[in-house]
Amino acid sequence: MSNTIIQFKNVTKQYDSDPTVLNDVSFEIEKGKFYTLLGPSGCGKTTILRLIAGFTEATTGEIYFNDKRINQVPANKRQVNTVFQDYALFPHLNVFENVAFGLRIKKMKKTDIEAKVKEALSFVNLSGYEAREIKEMSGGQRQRVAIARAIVNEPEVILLDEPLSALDLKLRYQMQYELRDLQKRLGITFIFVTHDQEEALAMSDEIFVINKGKIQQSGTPNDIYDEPINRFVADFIGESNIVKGTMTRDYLVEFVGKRFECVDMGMNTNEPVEIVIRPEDLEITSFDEGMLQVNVHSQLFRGVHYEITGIDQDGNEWLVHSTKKANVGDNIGLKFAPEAIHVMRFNETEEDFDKRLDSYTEGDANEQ
Ligand SMILES: Nc1ncnc2c1ncn2[C@@H]1O[C@H](COP(=O)(O)OP(=O)(O)OP(=O)(O)O)[C@@H](O)[C@H]1O
Repeated sequence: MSNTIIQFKNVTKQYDSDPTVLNDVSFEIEKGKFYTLLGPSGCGKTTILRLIAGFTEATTGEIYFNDKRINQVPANKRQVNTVFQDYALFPHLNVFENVAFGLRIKKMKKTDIEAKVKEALSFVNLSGYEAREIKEMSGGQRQRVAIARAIVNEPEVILLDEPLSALDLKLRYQMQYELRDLQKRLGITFIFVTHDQEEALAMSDEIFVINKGKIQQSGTPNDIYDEPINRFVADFIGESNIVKGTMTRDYLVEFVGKRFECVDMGMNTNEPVEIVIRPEDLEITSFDEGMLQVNVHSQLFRGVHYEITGIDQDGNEWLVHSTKKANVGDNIGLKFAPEAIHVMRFNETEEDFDKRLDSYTEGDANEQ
């Protein structure tokens, strides 16, 4: 049996006010994993959730749930529950009744409702809070009530639309752990929306990075961090140094007037490229030993490391995370390993990136 639970095939969504909210989006969601839709405000994340939940219809394209086309299936007939940003709890009902609400609508037997609500509240560590009013609950507790209300219906998929954004930072971290742990214990699919890249990296099995109504890249947090396919992804995920360069020949790339060994993934000779080097991959050394030379522009102490910026001879700014100190105004050298240089094509799409890698690895196999 297929492990795919949700599939989007060439889905487009248009509004009169916004003609390309989603532009030909295709993806597959597998059962039992934690997915994150990550992207800046207005990129179309919530629209994808609303299409899955059945709160809005696709303009074109197909949406499948367990291999059945569900474009016209109403929201209440879908095996999906949503946890909203503001939790959408009923303020006049207590915790028990908030969680029981959906089951009462389904006209479930009273004893079954009691058992299920108890179980759901225990899952989110709220046993004993049944009689509390919503206004007597803290932000984190309200969040857990909202989750209990979603899981009590035993949906196959839970959609979470920026559910942690109302919480302060400490509670937010705690809830990240709790949500991740809950998803593992329940074993059901979570689709989580955020614009916070750290949150996405910490929580997800798979991330879809979205911009301007298109999925820019999908993959595990490691894949996306280590192999961003274009400038948008490299910039949006983590901190990056991005400069322009040219592939001079296989495994050699030129930038800031010098040639460096790099890991080549099927680029053409003389092809203009963009280079990404993460700040933690740059090491401070003496001016003469440096592979690049920069003049130190600023330095901030960040507890675990110093955050240093330096300007090279071409005027590019380099961000360095280093346990070593530098002094503003000093000329210093920077060192890095060939594997730290990540070479990207200009504006490459995920489809073209995959094709390039396929033909490159096939080429490798033919040479052996
Ligand atoms: N009902 C609607 N009518 C018209 N335009 C809409 C409607 N809903 C969303 N849009 C537009 O669609 C675009 C994408 O919205 P969406 O809510 O999916 O973005 P988002 O990535 O979730 O953003 P945010 O992080 O700010 O919630 C926006 O430009 C928005 O103005």
